[in-house]
Amino acid sequence: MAVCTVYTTQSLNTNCSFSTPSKIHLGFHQKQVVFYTTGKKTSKRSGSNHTSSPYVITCAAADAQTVVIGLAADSGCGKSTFMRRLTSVFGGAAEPPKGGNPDSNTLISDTTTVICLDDYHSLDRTGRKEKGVTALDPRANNFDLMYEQVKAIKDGVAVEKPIYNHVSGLLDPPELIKPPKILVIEGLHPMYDSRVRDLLDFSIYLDISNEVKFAWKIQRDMAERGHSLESIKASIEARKPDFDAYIDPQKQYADAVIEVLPTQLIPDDNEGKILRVRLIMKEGVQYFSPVYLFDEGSTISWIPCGRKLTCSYPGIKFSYGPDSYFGHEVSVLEMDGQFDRLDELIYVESHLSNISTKFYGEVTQQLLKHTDFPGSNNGTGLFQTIVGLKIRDLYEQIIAKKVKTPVQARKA
Ligand SMILES: Nc1ncnc2c1ncn2[C@@H]1O[C@H](COP(=O)(O)OP(=O)(O)OP(=O)(O)O)[C@@H](O)[C@H]1O
Ligand SMILES: O=C(CO)[C@H](O)[C@H](O)COP(=O)(O)O
Repeated sequence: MAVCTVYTTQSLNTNCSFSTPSKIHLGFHQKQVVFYTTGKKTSKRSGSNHTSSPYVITCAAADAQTVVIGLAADSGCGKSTFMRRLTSVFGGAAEPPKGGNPDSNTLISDTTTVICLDDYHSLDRTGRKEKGVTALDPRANNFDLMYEQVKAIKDGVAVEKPIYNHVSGLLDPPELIKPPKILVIEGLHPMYDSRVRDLLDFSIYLDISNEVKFAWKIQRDMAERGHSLESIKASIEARKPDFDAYIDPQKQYADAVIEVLPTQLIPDDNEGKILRVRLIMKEGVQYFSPVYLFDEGSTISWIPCGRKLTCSYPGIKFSYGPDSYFGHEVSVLEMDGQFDRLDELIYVESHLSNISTKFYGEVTQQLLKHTDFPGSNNGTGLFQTIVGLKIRDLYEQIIAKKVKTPVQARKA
């Protein structure tokens, strides 16, 4: 490995990227790039402000900025469903990169690009087996590269991101990720590494209780993937120690947590079909004001079933109030039970405030658009939709502030 210098006629800024054979560039001065190479020779003409190097230097506009959202959860806990709801709030369909690897994990829409952090596995399936580590173990992941690339995208610079192929279990050649308006990094560890965490403008943790996770896994992996009950149990048990050590602790850093638990409306329920869902919202987060029911800061318990909301057994119960979560002040909105008629959700929506809708009934409209998504008739769908609207609002506030603040003032 050698240290090389490339001279260029281009004016460089912090938003430049370099098509180098190396992964790390060390730094650069006005017209000079210094980086490690892994073999390729660089033509160096000291002091001539001229380049004959084979490297392409791309510089983004100095004021480019991508808003970065982190979504953490274990596998099979509803990340994809949440992403589909989020992209629907922004409009347009999310698709894998056109003409790219068919096994890409990336989803691109007009506003958002969703990258899956599985792409930063440093060990492929065989490598993990040989070393006896799970994909949840930090040793199986490259946090340095994750940090460098998320930072580059946030600064408006395109990156060549690796692809972890879930079909083959191998690391495939990289794909180009251009800076979108909103970058969502979803997966096991978006808040694990403090450098990556500090890049997030907003973070969400999907906290699915063991009982519910088990019920969902059985439903998906037995029905859709042909796994046996024993193998599903074994896979959950094998992942549990690393889940507890590396994934679950991230919830303390999340700005919003969607907690999914078995219902309390049916004593000793073990079917896991009716859910109690809690939306835990941190107070004091910039650009985010928690949703409330009836009266901000009060403690409320509400059974909306009656003339305006049809409920069959075991009914629906909402709760709202202040609480503390890992030492942080939070507001918690809870829904236990499920809707019989989704169009009647408008009645509940009209009693919620700070939901960041653009018109009356937008939450209900979003849920009605996607009745086929899992959880549309309960608190998971309702709260995922509301968090999607809050993210849109946060993005619009950040952009509005950017437009008002001149570039130089922002950098100072
Ligand atoms: N809100 C929900 N209510 C009921 N079931 C759900 C809900 N969300 C997800 N599921 C179940 O869990 C399965 C996994 O959901 P999804 O694909 O969204 O999760 P994921 O976290 O993206 O999974 P993976 O990381 O394994 O791709 C779904 O097929 C569905 O069976
Ligand atoms: O926890 C996971 C996140 O999705 C996967 O198990 C991990 O990415 C490994 O993938 P695979 O099981 O396809 O090798």
